[in-house]
Amino acid sequence: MSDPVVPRIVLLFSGKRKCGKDFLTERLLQRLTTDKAQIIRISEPIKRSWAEKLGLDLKELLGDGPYKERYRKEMIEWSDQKRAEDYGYFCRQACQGLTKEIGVVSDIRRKTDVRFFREQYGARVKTVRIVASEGTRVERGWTFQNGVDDVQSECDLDDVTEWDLLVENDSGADVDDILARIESLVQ
Ligand SMILES: Nc1ncnc2c1ncn2[C@@H]1O[C@H](COP(=O)(O)OP(=O)(O)OP(=O)(O)O)[C@@H](O)[C@H]1O
Repeated sequence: MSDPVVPRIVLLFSGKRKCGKDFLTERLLQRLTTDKAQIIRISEPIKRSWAEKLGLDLKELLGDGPYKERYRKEMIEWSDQKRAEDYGYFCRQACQGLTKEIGVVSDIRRKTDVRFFREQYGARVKTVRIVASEGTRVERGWTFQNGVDDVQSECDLDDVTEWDLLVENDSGADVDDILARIESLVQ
């Protein structure tokens, strides 16, 4: 069996709901191309396990529609229990899909997620924090939800200040400039 591919760079993206993690990482992938780069999500193995457990439609759960929101709170609670036993439980599964030179993880939410990737990939890891004002996030459809916006999965990284790159993604932001700055991290 051949050795698993170790990515040259692993970019970790975090930021609060509707700050633009999916938007920016998808645009980044277009620039980097799928030959060189790929996006993985820690939420993928969480949703896969959850869908199997309850017999739900995984495609709907992975999408951005109401299905995902309906189960978000319960999935957070259930996945937190799993993480309490093993903080790398879902990160490890997500990493199994890493086969390209540049890995982009689009949904880092906890200090233990960062810890896992640093332990696994060392100096190959670069962190990107995306911020957007509450006003912008509301325009994009965000509403405060008890049990979602006030729990660890949303707030654990709020007090972290050391990021390789901090990006402001408010409405009217210069997306090309943002993407160029992110790209300079992977040179
Ligand atoms: N710079 C931008 N310009 C235009 N639209 C944007 C920009 N950033 C984000 N959006 C839009 O805002 C909405 C929310 O963004 P996105 O889904 O990327 O957020 P997210 O951080 O991934 O949210 P969640 O944590 O809820 O999954 C999407 O419709 C997206 O297209």
